[in-house]
Amino acid sequence: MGSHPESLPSPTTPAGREGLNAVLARPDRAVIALDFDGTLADIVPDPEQARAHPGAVSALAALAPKVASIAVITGRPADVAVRFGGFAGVPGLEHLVVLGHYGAERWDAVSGAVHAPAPHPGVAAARAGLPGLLRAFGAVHGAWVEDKGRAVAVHTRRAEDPQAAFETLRGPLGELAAEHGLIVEPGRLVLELRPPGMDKGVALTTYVRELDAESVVYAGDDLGDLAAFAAVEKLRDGGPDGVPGLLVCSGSTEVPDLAARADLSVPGPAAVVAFLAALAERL
Ligand SMILES: O=P(O)(O)OC[C@H]1O[C@H](O[C@H]2O[C@H](CO)[C@@H](O)[C@H](O)[C@H]2O)[C@H](O)[C@@H](O)[C@@H]1O
Repeated sequence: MGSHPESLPSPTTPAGREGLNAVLARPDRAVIALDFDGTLADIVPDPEQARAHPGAVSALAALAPKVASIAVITGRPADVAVRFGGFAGVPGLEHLVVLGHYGAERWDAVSGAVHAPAPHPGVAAARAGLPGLLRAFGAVHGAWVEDKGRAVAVHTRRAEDPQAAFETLRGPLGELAAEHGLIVEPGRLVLELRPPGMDKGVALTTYVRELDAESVVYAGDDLGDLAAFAAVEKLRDGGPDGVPGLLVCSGSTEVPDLAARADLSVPGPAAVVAFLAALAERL
């Protein structure tokens, strides 16, 4: 932070205020979990060009030593998020964890290694079927495939009509995914074919329980973050085993639904970074 730190914004809901108060009371027992694209990194037309927002790494590095853990939970492969985030080898982030592929992969800064299950065989079959499917929908100019290894994603942001392309492809991609035992994960102008059985909610709950955390903050911007939002809602409704939590929405016009579920909405990655910096400053 500079010499004029932003003040910590106040959540608009009682549950959110309780969550933030729990973090402030025992930061050493708090898990801070963050999505990557759209939350720590601005949305850009080419996913290869996405990078952590300037200030994100220093805000995380200032916050990390004061809390139990910081985890980035992303649809990206873990190693890609680490690279695009600039998260490796940063003083202060020696214990950072990145849960990639919606939690199927785990990278930790201590080992620098990614742990992951065997690839799902359906991904190779779906990958082989994609060119034919996209040719059949030749009108969807500009849709393209991001090969993520353990998943394949069809992006429509650069199509002539991004939303129309998204809607056109959603059904056929769902059929292709089902044919090969996969699911479709919809996101911001992207439809991803990926293995079932894991989502950001499962990943977050497992991580919070693993650390025996006493509070949790989750910040996200996209449909894939709704599972993590639901997990925090469930954790904080958990009676004696409940965990107070704060839900932060990195707002955009593309996913207005998320703001309605959040305790605190901020306008995009720059404001998320300012929130993290203000939280570090307060602690
Ligand atoms: O879970 P996340 O960290 O939010 O990752 C979700 C997907 O993000 C990426 O796509 C999104 O960001 C791109 C770069 O800004 C943008 O061009 C695209 O339209 C967005 O959907 C990434 O490419 C996907 O693989 C992730 O699953």
